[in-house]
Amino acid sequence: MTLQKTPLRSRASFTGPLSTPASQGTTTRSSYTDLRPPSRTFRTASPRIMASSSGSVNQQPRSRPGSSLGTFSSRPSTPSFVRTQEPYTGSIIVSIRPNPHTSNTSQPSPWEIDNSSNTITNTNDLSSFSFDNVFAPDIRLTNKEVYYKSCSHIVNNFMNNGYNGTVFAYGMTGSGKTFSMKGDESDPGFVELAIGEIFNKIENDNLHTEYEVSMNYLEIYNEKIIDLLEASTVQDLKIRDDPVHGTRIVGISSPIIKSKDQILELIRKGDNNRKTSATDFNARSSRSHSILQIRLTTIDLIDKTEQHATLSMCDLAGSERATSNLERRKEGAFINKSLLALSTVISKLSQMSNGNGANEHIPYRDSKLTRLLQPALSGSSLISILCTIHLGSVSSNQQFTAETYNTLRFAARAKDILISVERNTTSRLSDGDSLRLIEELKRTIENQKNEINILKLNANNVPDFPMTDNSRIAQYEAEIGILNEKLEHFTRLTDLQKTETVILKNDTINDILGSGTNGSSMSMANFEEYCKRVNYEIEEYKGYIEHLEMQLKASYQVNGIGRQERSSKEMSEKHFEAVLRDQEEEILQLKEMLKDKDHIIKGLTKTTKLRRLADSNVANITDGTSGPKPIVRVAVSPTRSNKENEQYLREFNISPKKPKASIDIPESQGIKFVI
Ligand SMILES: Nc1ncnc2c1ncn2[C@@H]1O[C@H](COP(=O)(O)OP(=O)(O)OP(=O)(O)O)[C@@H](O)[C@H]1O
Repeated sequence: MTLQKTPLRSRASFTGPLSTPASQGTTTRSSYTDLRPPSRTFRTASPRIMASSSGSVNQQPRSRPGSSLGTFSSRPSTPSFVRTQEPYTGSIIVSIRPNPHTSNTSQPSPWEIDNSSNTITNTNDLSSFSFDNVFAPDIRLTNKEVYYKSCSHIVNNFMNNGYNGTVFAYGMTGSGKTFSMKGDESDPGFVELAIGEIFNKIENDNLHTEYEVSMNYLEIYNEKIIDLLEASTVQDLKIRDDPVHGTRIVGISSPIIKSKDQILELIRKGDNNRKTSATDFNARSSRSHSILQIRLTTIDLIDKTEQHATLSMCDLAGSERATSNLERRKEGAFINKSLLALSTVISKLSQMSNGNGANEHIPYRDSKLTRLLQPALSGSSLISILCTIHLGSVSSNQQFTAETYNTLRFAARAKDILISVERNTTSRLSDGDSLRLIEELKRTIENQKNEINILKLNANNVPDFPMTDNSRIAQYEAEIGILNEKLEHFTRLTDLQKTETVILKNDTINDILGSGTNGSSMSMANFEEYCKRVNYEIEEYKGYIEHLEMQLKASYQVNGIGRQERSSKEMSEKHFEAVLRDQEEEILQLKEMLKDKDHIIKGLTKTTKLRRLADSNVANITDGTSGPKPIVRVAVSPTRSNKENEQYLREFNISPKKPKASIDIPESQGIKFVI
């Protein structure tokens, strides 16, 4: 299956009428162009509504000083996704959430929030920003409320319609990114809320749909990719292009998830491995970007189709100015560099969406973060960005104001990006897949039956201590062994008795019966009774053995023993394919390098020839005895296709320093020759 990637479209390309707006309670628009802000202008001076940290509002008349900063007025709150049919077209959902702890109620803040119009305005220069959501700095505002307004829509489309979704939290250190993404026990964050929705859907869906969930959890720390589920070893995993998911991390663990509890447990484990330290603004600051990816395969058993979708949830590290601690400074440099790369990518995408720089290079490869987010940012995913800010007070740390400005500018640019996202295609299951699926379903049914049996058995016979799977298997095997022996013994016994009966019947019994003695009929009756009992016992043992065998099978299946051979073959095939793909990619890269080197060698050969030519010319020009020798300066310019060639730039200087004439070689030869 291939992921449909749609390039970002410029604003100008959306002129047709659209049908219905996104299901977010937004107003209907007649054309896409209506979604754009009227213009990037100052707001006129008007009575402001100022949000206090408690969420209450004050009316404050203000006059508008002239300020160049006012040009950062962003797109007004608009429906972020306008659904035609397909693809989803619109903008990124951008929401602003202030940390209620850093807005001082007793002192006025340099920022005013107008909840009704989702606008935040700087009271000094009146520059104003509008977004999909601007939340009040209210301590009572729960993550759930923020989640439902800003990202539940994306999770729904991921689950129900096969769209990829990306949610990330961006903002200064200590502004509330981790709080929003992870939350706490009393107020679960976006990650837990999204997982809750996903498993709720899976558990309550119809019988005709099968789901397979897997996940991976990584952090980018000092530009190294680390698997948070396998953090015992220091790693720097590699990113590769992937035809299905856009990018993939080579060697990252991707466990199959069976329940909500399992995934939450794994995330907790990953969180414990994440790098955190105290900074000037946060006692437990995340020093890395964390990315959780949940992959969902939805199998329609009736249509025999499957569809893949990925939900990525990123808690970015916070930007921070220089600190005195050397280690924090180093981390901070990496964090700021990658955030700058993200900001540059967002800015270029925003320019493109505004019709500028249509073919401009987007530097996704400037950081691991942008490289990983590349598929999402280049149009394969619905996106929601939560920007967290510190409102501060007029007299508080000036850094708050500067950083809040930076975050709002970033948010405004992100809001300007137009995206057109196709849902992932559904692919037909092959006959082999269907058979595999049927087998899996049969196994699931059998497992469930066995589980029921075990539960029934355990209800009557509760063990004193919990048994491990292995000890249970060993016990069942031993019991089966004993019972088989008993069964054999009884079978032999019955056979013997049957033979005796036949003999008796044939020779003596008739005589005995015929003689009519009481003793004979008594012994016959006893004998028959005995046979019946033995047969009954044999049936009982057979039943019990069957039951134990089923339990054994179930244990094998739970432990994957029965499937080991097949799955290890599949795994080795998959592994082999992945290694092959990696090697092919490396071969391609090496070929590219070889090509570049070929260019350079060609260029240098030509240069040498020209230099010889120049030398002989110079010899003719000068009197050949005492005059100054000319400079021969040759530069091999980088080929346009690959900037990495810059390292091969060469200059040859032959004294004296001053150039006298120049010969230009066509650029295609990659050489400029100056004499
Ligand atoms: N909306 C909020 N409501 C209540 N408490 C909050 C809120 N936002 C942040 N906090 C509190 O502020 C502190 C810092 O928040 P958090 O750790 O989430 O910041 P951060 O942006 O992730 O910082 P860093 O980038 O340094 O990791 C925490 O103690 C958190 O509980």
